[in-house]
Amino acid sequence: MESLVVTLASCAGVVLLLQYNYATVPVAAGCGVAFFVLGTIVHKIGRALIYPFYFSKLRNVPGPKDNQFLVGQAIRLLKAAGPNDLFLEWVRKWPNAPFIRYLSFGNSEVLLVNSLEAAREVLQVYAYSFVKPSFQEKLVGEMMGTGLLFGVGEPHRRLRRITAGPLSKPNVRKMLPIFQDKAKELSDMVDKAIAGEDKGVVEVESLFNRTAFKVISTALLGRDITNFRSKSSPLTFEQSYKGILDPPFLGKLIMFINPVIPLRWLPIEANLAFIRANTSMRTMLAELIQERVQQVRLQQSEDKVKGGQGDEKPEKKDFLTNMIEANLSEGKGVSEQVLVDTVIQCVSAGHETTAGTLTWITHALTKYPEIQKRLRQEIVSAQQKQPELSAAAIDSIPYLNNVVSESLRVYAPALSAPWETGEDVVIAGVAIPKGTTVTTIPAMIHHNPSIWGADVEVFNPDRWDAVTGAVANPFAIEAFINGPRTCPGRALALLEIKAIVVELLSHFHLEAVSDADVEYVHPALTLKPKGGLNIRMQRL
Ligand code: HEM
Repeated sequence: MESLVVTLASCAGVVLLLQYNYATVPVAAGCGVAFFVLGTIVHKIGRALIYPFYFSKLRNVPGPKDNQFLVGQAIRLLKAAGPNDLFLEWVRKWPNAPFIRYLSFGNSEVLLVNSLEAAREVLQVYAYSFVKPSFQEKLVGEMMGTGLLFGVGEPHRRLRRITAGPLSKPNVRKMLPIFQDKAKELSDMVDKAIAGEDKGVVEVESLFNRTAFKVISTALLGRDITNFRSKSSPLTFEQSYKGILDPPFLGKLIMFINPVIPLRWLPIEANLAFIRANTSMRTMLAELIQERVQQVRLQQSEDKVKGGQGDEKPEKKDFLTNMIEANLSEGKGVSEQVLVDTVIQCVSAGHETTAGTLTWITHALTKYPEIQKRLRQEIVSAQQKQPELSAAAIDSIPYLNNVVSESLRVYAPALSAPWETGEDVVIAGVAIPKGTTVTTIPAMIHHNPSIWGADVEVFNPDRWDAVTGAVANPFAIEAFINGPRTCPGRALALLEIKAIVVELLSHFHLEAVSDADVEYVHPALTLKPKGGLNIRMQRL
């Protein structure tokens, strides 16, 4: 809007110069360009140095005022010891404000969701008044397309309908054998790691990452395709994935600069490697999808011929097949491209977060050995009743549920969910103009003493036995975010995590290797311990 005003004012200046014969056409055109450049500079300076302090409707929202020149709190946030440190300092200062406002780069305003009412309105009531911030869309969209993460309005609702059934609790429970198989492979990896080390010290974060990657690709695509390579793809699934999302240093640098200054056109190896990996991943998934669509169509026509009296085979379909069936029955379904984006997004969103949760549970179990002992006892007593635990039996171990919930509260793996208002909205009494960044930081809700009480910082799984008052509000826990954009992989992640904890605690004793406080990787997208997590493991 402001750029349009500058452009119109520059054009008006040119017209006036010509109308009153103050300048020839080339001179007037030159003046027009000069007006535009000057106007843009004045506008940018005003926007950064005057607007947030004197005119913004949000200027009275509580928040830190000790801003640094032109960067507000951005550098302080980046330099803090951990990703949540400064946010939690602000929560302790303004525990009851619906929003906390801070200034970021260029003094751009950011509102942080800080109360249950604000969380409900941002994430539920006005969820579709928000869009993803354009920087994030350009950064991540290049790798993962639009799909669920960036879809808005009806296309997003349709894709949620298509993925809801395949990721529902009943379907996820059918995936338990995959989780258990991969958990056993994890135990084998631990055995190898212990054998290689004199003191049995194992770095578990990388093992959890590898396991979670195998679980999610197998659950989504029907087989462990870590080393799969389709007819036309030169790279394996894992190589393609890493080439896109975890490239070497130069690739990462280009990834972050490209949304601001386009660099992908440069014919250098980092870009060529990205393009190779991206093309390979997309071709591979497109081929798998085409193959699967044909199988589904064939199956459906065979069922029709048999008049629905086909063999009652036990259903054990993977996510992709279920998603394709749901898409075909949608009438106006989504394109093959959107299905490819969705699979990539689920692989990406579904393994680091799950591996992170497993890492933090392990950390808590080594920090509090009495919690580990009690959890093992409950698991063993469940196994005495049912040696091969079913999904329902795993879900019914109360202390296991409590430990997982408490870990997600204290160590929420997804650090933030940033959104931008797509229109003017009034939320929790605050008038928020279009284009404002509104971010939910799960840790801010989870560590707010006015919601969780004075012992908010204590890791106490028993608190989940008596969930009353503010804590009973669904918006008191935001590890998966609530509302129409809640994590669709929640049921899958929870059962996978519990199955892996059951396997590990049934076979290993876990012990901390140091009493030192854990340090965090920062900046990062998910909560991770710096240098991974080393623990001592011993076969029981
Ligand atoms: C403990 C594990 C997990 C945690 C903590 C977690 C957390 C989250 C959070 C906080 C969001 C909201 C992000 C935002 O709005 O910016 C989200 C969205 C999403 N998650 Fe998960 N997630 C987990 C596991 C999974 C799994 C296993 C899958 C795949 C099956 C998955 C797929 C997705 C997708 C596709 C979205 C985007 C949904 C949308 O915008 O409609 N996640 N997750």
